[in-house]
Amino acid sequence: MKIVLIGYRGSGKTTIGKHLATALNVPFIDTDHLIVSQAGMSIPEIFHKEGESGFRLRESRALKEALMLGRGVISTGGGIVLRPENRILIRTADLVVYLTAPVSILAERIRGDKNRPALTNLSLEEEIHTLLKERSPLYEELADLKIDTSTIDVNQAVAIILKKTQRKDLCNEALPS
Ligand SMILES: Nc1ncnc2c1ncn2[C@@H]1O[C@H](COP(=O)(O)OP(=O)(O)O)[C@@H](O)[C@H]1O
Ligand SMILES: O=C(O)C1=C[C@@H](OP(=O)(O)O)[C@@H](O)[C@H](O)C1
Ligand SMILES: [Mg+2]
Repeated sequence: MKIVLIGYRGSGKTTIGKHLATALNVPFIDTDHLIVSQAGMSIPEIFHKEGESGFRLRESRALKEALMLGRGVISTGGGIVLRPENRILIRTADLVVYLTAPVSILAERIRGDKNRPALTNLSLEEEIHTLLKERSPLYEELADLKIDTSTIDVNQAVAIILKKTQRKDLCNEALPS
């Protein structure tokens, strides 16, 4: 059973993914964490030294590796859907959960976070608005389940995902992973 969480920066992929994996008692992998540990550099350092393209290359490798795991919860970075090869890989998961929130809430959650380098020269709200125009259709096309995390807390989001996994019978240990 593999669950992949997608969505914009600050939508809650890392936070909810961790709680979900604990609830399901399965491994948790965050592609950003994997990239940082493999590179021995922080995300801003990778962006600085290798550019966004260098980061995206590392991200595709990390996703491939994460999906090789028999089962688990995989939280991704917000830009993972940009590469077609990543979208093909994400489709191999048993369940793809798309986390959303309004632009103002996303901005509030990520403002001032030094670990999330700017992706454009725009103001934060403008950046989110602009990038979502490109990314939203990609998130939508992959999603089996879409959850707005601005109106519920982490535990409620986890409960919704758990319910969906039960409906899909993904937690049946008798099934091959
Ligand atoms: N309902 C919620 N679900 C998830 N995160 C929330 C929620 N409400 C507030 N937050 C906060 O929003 C931030 C989400 O950040 P993070 O999990 O890193 O998102 P992502 O990995 O999608 O960028 C965290 O600081 C988290 O505590
Ligand atoms: O949206 C993006 O392009 C990015 C999102 C980040 O992950 P989160 O979505 O977990 O913040 C991280 O992968 C990197 O800073 C680039
Ligand atoms: Mg994250």
